[in-house]
Amino acid sequence: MPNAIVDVRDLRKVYRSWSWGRRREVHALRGVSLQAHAGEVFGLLGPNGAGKTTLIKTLLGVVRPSGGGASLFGLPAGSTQARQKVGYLPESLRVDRHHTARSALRYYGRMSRMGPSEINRRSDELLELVGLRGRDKESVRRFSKGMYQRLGLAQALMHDPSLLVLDEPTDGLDPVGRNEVRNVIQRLSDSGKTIFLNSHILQEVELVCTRVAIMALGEIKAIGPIAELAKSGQASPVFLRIAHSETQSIESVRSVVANHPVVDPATSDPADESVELVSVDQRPSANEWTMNVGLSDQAATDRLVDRLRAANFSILHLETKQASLEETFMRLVNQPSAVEAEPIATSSGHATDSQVTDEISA
Ligand SMILES: Nc1ncnc2c1ncn2[C@@H]1O[C@H](COP(=O)(O)OP(=O)(O)OP(=O)(O)O)[C@@H](O)[C@H]1O
Repeated sequence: MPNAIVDVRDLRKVYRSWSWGRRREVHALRGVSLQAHAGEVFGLLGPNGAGKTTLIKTLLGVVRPSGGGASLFGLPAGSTQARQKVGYLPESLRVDRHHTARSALRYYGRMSRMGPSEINRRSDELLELVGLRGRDKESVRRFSKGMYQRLGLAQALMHDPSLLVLDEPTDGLDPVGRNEVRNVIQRLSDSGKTIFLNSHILQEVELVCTRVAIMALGEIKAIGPIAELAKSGQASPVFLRIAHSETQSIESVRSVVANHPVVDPATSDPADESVELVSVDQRPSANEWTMNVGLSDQAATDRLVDRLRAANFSILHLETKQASLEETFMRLVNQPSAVEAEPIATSSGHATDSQVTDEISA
């Protein structure tokens, strides 16, 4: 895709370590492919150990892949040119406690080889953007976690990168802090930055991301806009309230649902849809029933309505609900898979501390 800012293809990472004389292999990334496009807020969502940080470190060139590859702006991930276009907020940024917000930004600006006037101009802009304008001369010791994290966003933006990579940007923040950070992310997105963020907090991702990849055990389980992910691979819940005559039994409505066509009446091809009667309730009133049905798509919903009407039921109310991201997430991350290869015993039998050999120092 021409405007893929982040392009990851079949990325693999095996961490090899030695522990008590045994070689261990952890398959942290098992053939990950994804693309994030210009202007997107792309979320990488997964439980602990899913491989999110490893993927981010590979994008930044801190971890060397074992297979496959990644590029940023069409440049090899980790190359100097690619890194110049990326701003990074690590999971736990440490700013020396003697700094004020302004002196910290001056320090990061110098590290990016910016001149004094550019540093001043950029600091003013960023302090305004992250809401620290009036607090720039205070020691960071007095900062709340939310302020600290907003300063972290400002440091990541000093050299005006087009892509911002954020590792768990709201982890450990209270609701006010989260909201402040979210607002900054939204402002950055509105200004055209591409944002790639990693989180295990569903609500965060749901609130800020345009597209999401759900990751578990080193694999991408699903990828797409949140609304589409929630639909993927499962029937949407549909609630119906229907009116019936005195002669109609509850069995007749069950059979309407059970006889839902497996053949598309228009084309005579097998219908690519599913329907599941979750529950039917006779209680609401003497001549009404309520039903919860799982329907695969709009065509399945339309056909069920047609059949109910043909069987002389009146549709009083129909409501399609969307599975929440949480339901989708739980379904996808609970799929079984093996992540850790069997430890391989060594012939030498040396007992050494666990030692990782293939992580490049930053
Ligand atoms: N340097 C390392 N050496 C050996 N194994 C590692 C190393 N870094 C990560 N792992 C393992 O790789 C797997 C993926 O870890 P990673 O930190 O990428 O996951 P994550 O999704 O970011 O998890 P978390 O949300 O807990 O940070 C885990 O099983 C982890 O223990």
